[in-house]
Amino acid sequence: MGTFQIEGGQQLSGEIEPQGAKNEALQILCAVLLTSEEITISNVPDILDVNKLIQLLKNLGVKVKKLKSDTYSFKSDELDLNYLESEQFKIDASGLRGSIMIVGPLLARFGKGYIPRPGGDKIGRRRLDTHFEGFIKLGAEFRYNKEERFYGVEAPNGLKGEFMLLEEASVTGTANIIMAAVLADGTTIIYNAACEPYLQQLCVMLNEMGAKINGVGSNLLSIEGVKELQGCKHRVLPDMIEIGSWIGLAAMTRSEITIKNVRWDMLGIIPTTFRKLGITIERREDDIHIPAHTNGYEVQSFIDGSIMNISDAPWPGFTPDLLSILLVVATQARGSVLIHQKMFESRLFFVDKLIDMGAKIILCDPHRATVIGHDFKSQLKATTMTSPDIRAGVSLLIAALSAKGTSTIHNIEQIDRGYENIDTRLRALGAHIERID
Ligand SMILES: CC(=O)N[C@H]1[C@@H](OP(=O)(O)OP(=O)(O)OC[C@H]2O[C@@H](n3ccc(=O)[nH]c3=O)[C@H](O)[C@@H]2O)O[C@H](CO)[C@@H](O)[C@@H]1O
Ligand SMILES: C=C(OP(=O)(O)O)C(=O)O
Repeated sequence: MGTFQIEGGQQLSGEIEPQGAKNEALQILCAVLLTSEEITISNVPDILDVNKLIQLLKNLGVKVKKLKSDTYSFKSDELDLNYLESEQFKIDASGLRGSIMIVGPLLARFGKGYIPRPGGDKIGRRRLDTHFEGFIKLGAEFRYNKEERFYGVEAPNGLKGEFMLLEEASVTGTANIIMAAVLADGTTIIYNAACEPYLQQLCVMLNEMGAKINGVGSNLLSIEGVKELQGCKHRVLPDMIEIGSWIGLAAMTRSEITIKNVRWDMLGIIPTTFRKLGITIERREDDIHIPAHTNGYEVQSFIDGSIMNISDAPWPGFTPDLLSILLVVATQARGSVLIHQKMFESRLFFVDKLIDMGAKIILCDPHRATVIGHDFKSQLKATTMTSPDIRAGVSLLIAALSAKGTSTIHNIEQIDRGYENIDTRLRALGAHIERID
């Protein structure tokens, strides 16, 4: 179990370049299974989850070449499908959430797809019904081994396009169904599709490969199946969750930081939501500039004067992955805010650690926390903590960087799942952080 030691209270400054997006890369990497031709992907982040998925693809027989530090080519022309029935596959696939998205492409191209219960953050129930209900609609047969928690879908006679109204706008579920439908016979209509930028990117890439997807960016997709797909080149977007994390870091440590090349057009409601906490976010061409918040930041209220409430929702709503960051930043705001995590059941429990550090938070129930900001009149105190999940981990890291004294964070593998060389990059901004084992 790795550990960070952080001496808090330093003001940071400088520029930071966001990494490629974890959650887009996981979708795009699975899509390489849809063709026997070569696919080149750039801006691939060097993070644990992505590296695990690349290893899984290699074990499945995909020919992977590293062309540059962030660029790979993939060729899925000679796959070993027996691997899907091996013990090694169960270990590999259960190590991350993104592995679930190999099922759609394998089912579409080879008529079968298997997966153990995928890993990822333990942040409440994470059911897979949307994925499998979609495959069943396309004509697949589904089975589930409860003992081994192993899922399987088969369609020896191929898939057939259908209309489907998803029960939930599931992100990975939508990606999986799209990747199954692109090679189905006939037209698939997906209503209540998730439509976040990473899914838009997946559709753009698939269309580049010869797929016929209409409605990209909306929640109504029409996919006319094609017989086969070709190779292509694709570049992954900057990671909007990382960008939001740096905004939070800058505000909470009262640092002047410029986040470079953020793709403003793809950030949706994220900047506006941080502004609701009173954080100044300046647009400088395609960069975000955060000035040092020497006088703090003040939570806005609604038009009728009622208390600010920030909650998550499927895109274009506010992403649940940034609520933990927003919550930690609110602990030093002027004013109070209710954070309502609607989508996940167990993502707010990390507030106990912030309370230990001196933050004023009332955990109302598993989904809601009221934060009463200190307005920097009282600094958080350093402590020892364990990172429970990727975003809570980064939130605790931000808290530690702003706190008085030296904090220790264990289980930093959770952070390494999604943040590339975070300690090195933070040190470049002036942070005092060491990886101690
Ligand atoms: C690898 C990957 O890409 N992971 C992301 C993906 O996970 P993932 O695709 O697993 O998440 P889903 O979109 O399926 O669901 C997320 C949660 O929201 C609930 N839900 C979802 C849709 C809906 O309309 N109503 C609703 O309540 C689900 O029950 C679940 O509890 O999307 C999540 C939601 O943005 C992000 O937190 C994860 O980082
Ligand atoms: C919840 C997340 O990841 P995963 O779905 O991979 O667990 C996340 O990226 O915040």
